[in-house]
Amino acid sequence: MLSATSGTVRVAARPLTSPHPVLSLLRAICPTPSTQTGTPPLGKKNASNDTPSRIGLIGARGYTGQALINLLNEHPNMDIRHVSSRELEGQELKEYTKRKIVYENLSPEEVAQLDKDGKVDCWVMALPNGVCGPFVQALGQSSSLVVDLSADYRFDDTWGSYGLPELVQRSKIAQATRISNPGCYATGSQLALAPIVEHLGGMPTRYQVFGVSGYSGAGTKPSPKNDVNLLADNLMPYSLTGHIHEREISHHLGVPTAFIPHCASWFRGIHLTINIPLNKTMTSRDIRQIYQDRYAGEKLVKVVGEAPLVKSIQNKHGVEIGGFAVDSTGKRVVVCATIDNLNKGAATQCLQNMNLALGYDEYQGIPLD
Ligand SMILES: NC(=O)C1=CN([C@@H]2O[C@H](COP(=O)(O)OP(=O)(O)OC[C@H]3O[C@@H](n4cnc5c(N)ncnc54)[C@H](OP(=O)(O)O)[C@@H]3O)[C@@H](O)[C@H]2O)C=CC1
Ligand SMILES: CC(=O)N[C@@H](CCC(=O)OP(=O)(O)O)C(=O)O
Repeated sequence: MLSATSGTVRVAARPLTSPHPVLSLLRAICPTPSTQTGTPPLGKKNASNDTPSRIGLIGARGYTGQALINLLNEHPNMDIRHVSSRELEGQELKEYTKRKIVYENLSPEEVAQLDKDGKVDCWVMALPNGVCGPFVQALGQSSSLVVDLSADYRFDDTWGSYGLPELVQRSKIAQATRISNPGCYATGSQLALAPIVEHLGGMPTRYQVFGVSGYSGAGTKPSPKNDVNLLADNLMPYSLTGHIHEREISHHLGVPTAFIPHCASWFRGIHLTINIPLNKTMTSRDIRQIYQDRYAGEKLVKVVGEAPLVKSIQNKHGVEIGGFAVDSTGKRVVVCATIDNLNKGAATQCLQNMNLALGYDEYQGIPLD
């Protein structure tokens, strides 16, 4: 456990071997997962690790890295040991108050060495797409947990699990040592569509997701999508066909998707409006009930009557789904969803996955409001 001594924080020694003993036990007793279905949370009896885990974060300067640091700072069992940034090398990580941490510029080889020396239990990669391959390769078959926030392994069946806890079997995530964290639009879209998939009509593309993201979704590297002058009083359509999240949603839901993204002038938060043809006549009440049943007990998914507003989801940790407007034929529904792209769209979901795979309660350290 973490304990404060004279203004510094000491962490109880733990064996330099990983994974945790609790984890090994967890992995041994969890059944082999199958396909995406809603599964109940593992619950405390399977999430009983109370030994802190040592975390290394690569890509710590970025928006998602910083959002994760803020969460880990409040987490009783997550102990950041290394943060890497080329730009901030040598500077202190002031946002972290549990111990003094200085940014390093870690190469893949240095990451592998720290890992071999048993200094880290979990590596989080918060790097742009296409950059983390050398780090993952350098870690090789290490039994440390690796969570990747980029799109690089979301279609890779050799990776332990795609980490969307509300839709993938939680036991699969808990057993994995390699977890691919879903994209932000893709998280909101899949949660907004999964309950209605069996009732989809229309061919060949069954539904259309119109998405609008705040500009933090485009990361810190300057681009037209995070140019605040260009975005002022403006809405910027981009990647109108073939966006990677179109592929990600289609792949993981198993249904062809049309995804139409836009970028807006606010900083964080995504709004999704989804047009869904139905294969039978349904009422708004029927559909809302299906969603309520599907997400009953889910702490991070809220089903509401009205269409949710992006302003209300900013800095929050869950997804809101509502609207459920059915047209006069009864065979078309419009569902809306909101998600904070940096939280449930990235860092919060990453922490759910870390908690599951490191043996803590899934929601530990996540503000539930
Ligand atoms: N922003 C969002 O809403 C979401 C983002 N994601 C994904 O998460 C990942 C991180 O996104 P985000 O935080 O927005 O990105 P940022 O652009 O804000 O940050 C990228 C980070 O990676 C580092 N970096 C950039 N290029 C390299 C490189 N070639 N080698 C090593 N380090 C590098 C940067 O630090 P430095 O340059 O100092 O080394 C920085 O810390 C991306 O894959 C993104 O697609 C997923 C869901 C939502
Ligand atoms: C506004 C904006 O640019 N958003 C990003 C999505 C962020 C995200 O989830 O990206 P990854 O799938 O790459 O992890 C985009 O459309 O590429």
